[in-house]
Amino acid sequence: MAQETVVIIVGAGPAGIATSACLNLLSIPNIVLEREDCCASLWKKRSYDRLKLHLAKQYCQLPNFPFPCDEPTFVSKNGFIHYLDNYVSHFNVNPLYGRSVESASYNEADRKWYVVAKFGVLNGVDDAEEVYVGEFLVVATGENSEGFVPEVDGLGDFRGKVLHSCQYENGAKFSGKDVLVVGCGNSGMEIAYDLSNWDARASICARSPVHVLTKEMVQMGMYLLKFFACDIVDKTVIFLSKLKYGDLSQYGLPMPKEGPFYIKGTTGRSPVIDVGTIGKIKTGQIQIMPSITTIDGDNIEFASGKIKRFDAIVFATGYKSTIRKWLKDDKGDLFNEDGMPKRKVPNHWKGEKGLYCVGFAGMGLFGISNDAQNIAKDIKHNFDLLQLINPSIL
Ligand SMILES: Cc1cc2nc3c(=O)[nH]c(=O)nc-3n(C[C@H](O)[C@H](O)[C@H](O)COP(=O)(O)OP(=O)(O)OC[C@H]3O[C@@H](n4cnc5c(N)ncnc54)[C@H](O)[C@@H]3O)c2cc1C
Ligand SMILES: NC(=O)C1=CN([C@@H]2O[C@H](COP(=O)(O)OP(=O)(O)OC[C@H]3O[C@@H](n4cnc5c(N)ncnc54)[C@H](OP(=O)(O)O)[C@@H]3O)[C@@H](O)[C@H]2O)C=CC1
Ligand SMILES: O=C(O)C(=O)Cc1c[nH]c2ccccc12
Repeated sequence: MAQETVVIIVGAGPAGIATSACLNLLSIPNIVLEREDCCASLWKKRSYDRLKLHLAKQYCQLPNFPFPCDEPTFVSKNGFIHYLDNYVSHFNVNPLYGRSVESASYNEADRKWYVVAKFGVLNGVDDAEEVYVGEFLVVATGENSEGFVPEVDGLGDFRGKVLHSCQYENGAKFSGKDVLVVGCGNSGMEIAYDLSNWDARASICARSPVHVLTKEMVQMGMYLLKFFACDIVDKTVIFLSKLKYGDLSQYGLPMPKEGPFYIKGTTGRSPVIDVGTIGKIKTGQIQIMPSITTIDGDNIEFASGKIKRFDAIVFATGYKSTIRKWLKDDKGDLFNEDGMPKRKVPNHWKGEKGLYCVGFAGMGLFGISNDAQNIAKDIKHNFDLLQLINPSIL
């Protein structure tokens, strides 16, 4: 038997629960389907212990629910998890857990979305399926749905431990070991710092230029963007970054040509927000390496020709969207082959036939909050029209 509702939301991360909360406030029936046994699984199960929000709390709150005044400006991982748990109770968001969505297709005959979810996963019955039917489908599975590990020659035969950054908790297991962190985004830079604090010898493999800022510079930049053009703000924070860190290209970390806020706005790539890694790079406690060419046993060869032995590799090489695996009828071509929106912000969140996506603007929690409110408003408008045509609709 299929379960009928008006809106089906796939994913109970911040994006899914924010959208459900906004719909609840408008009294629009909705169901949230989540593959894990909890909401915000990225934060509860797939992020390292020392994680803190990089942006000040006013940029990380979900709609209609400010952080308490006594919460510090930069909220800890546990503080954020607590906030999200309060959010779901406050807005009566009740995700259906253990529902891994396998397919979603649009039926032209009744103009509804049919979503199939496996639901026995948590009970060890992995072939049980349920069907959910609704007028609207909101994709909230996130930009970070699955860890991305690149193909590297010889990786399959590497003798040491290999993990993705979403499996890294802390450096306790790596004390006294040589660990290579691949990727110099925010995860890679912070994990290398953490490893070093746990007495591991960490190296970072950096293949592209990066902007390095402090969280205060980013906070100031976010504020200035309200009054000044992006290039002025970029020039200001680059000036401050150079003043604080000097020229990092001598350590293997050159700066990109475009500014940090321009890059964030056009590609979604965040600047690195330094948590102390740069200090350790300057003192030689953390080494920067170029790209890997091959792995042979436990020896890793780099583009510079240098060969070094490692006990473990942490791939902090980012994430990929998994929408393409299950979304069958993207009629208006909302998503590209990588499962990311085709249209540029701010027109990225709405597709055809009642299809929406929340949390794909490359703007973190701030973008999620905007998307969720826009989507709920748009669904309300369309739902009111549907009710005029068919008053017996749910
Ligand atoms: C380590 C890390 C730190 C970050 N820190 C910040 C920060 O400080 N500030 C900021 O603004 N942004 C930050 N971000 C960006 C981050 O993407 C958002 O903060 C946020 O968690 C994204 O929310 P989301 O709901 O879109 O996706 P997610 O949190 O990934 O939630 C998606 C949910 O969908 C579920 N799901 C996926 N596929 C299926 C399926 N087929 N069926 C059912 N359920 C499914 C997943 O289990 C998951 O629970 C960070 C990201 C990472 C990786
Ligand atoms: N406290 C916080 O708020 C934190 C926030 N985050 C956020 O989470 C999101 C994900 O961050 P993160 O996990 O760092 O992922 P990112 O996608 O931001 O970074 C991935 C890194 O891996 C590199 N990379 C990818 N493939 C290869 C390869 N084959 N060889 C070498 N390097 C490679 C990329 O280089 P290239 O640029 O060349 O592709 C890039 O440096 C970001 O938005 C980030 O800001 C993450 C951690 C903490
Ligand atoms: O941490 C992230 O990945 C974010 O997307 C948060 C974010 C939104 N806008 C920004 C501008 C500069 C740095 C981080 C962010």
